[in-house]
Amino acid sequence: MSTRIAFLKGHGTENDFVIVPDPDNAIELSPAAVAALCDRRAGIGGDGVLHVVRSAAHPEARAMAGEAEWFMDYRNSDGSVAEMCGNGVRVFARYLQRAGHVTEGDHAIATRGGVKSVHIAKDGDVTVGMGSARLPEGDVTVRVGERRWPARNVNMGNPHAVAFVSDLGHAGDLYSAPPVSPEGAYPDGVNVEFVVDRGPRHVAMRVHERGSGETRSCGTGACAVAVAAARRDGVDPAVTGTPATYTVDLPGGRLVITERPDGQIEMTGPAVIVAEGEIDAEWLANALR
Ligand SMILES: N[C@@H](CCC[C@H](N)C(=O)O)C(=O)O
Repeated sequence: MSTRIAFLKGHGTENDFVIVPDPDNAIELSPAAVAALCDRRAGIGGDGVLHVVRSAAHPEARAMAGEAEWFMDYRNSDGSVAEMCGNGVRVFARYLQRAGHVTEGDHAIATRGGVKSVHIAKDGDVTVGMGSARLPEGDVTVRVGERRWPARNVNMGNPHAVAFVSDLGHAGDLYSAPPVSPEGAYPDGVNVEFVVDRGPRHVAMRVHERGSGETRSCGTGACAVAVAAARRDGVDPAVTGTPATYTVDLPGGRLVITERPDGQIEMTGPAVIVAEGEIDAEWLANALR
């Protein structure tokens, strides 16, 4: 690892990230290094790391290099790898803009969940083409203490279990992952969303993220929630031929989700860079001992 490692800190609706620009994929970001960077007391602090690499320089993204110059190598704060991060893609786009790699307008970003389109608007918000949701068959149940709820299994590239509850407080402290049954329904783990209604096509949610714990926001989670809420409400754009827009409030802010008749989902929200600096390589080396 080189002795000087640049980083930035950013967030999207308070889902916060350590951004590590590394165009040539020269930095070996082990799971332990990611966990050390994301540590909120001993490190920089974040829900995850956005490792910014040219697609051509990363073995997992090389095949997408013709479509998208940059690859979002996303990691959860425990060091695990995830397919997609919706808030992360917006913040990633904001970083590319700030670094002068892109300007306002339309761009493509490679992720483990495929190439995502982003639109950086003049007003500052970023819209992401999140692809379509898969709704695997089969009932799942989410449990917190003595309470249990049936949940909708929604896959946004990454797995989600969406439970409609009467009170977000019923989710408890979310210090640990709420058990989801049947056991084995999510062999790679799951993000769990708790949802209440706020009004017509308007919901609020909390989330426990796989690999990061409770976060202030989850973009893929908000999309999963919007689709689950729409189906619960009997709304399916593929049937009506009309786009459906849901407003999703999270502890860290608001995301607006639109599902189109062709199944494509768009998510719009803010993306903010808050700081820029240099990681002390000696500290990182010690943290890994
Ligand atoms: N916060 C993200 C989702 C990050 C990945 C997730 N924890 C997983 O492991 O699937 C978002 O904004 O989508």
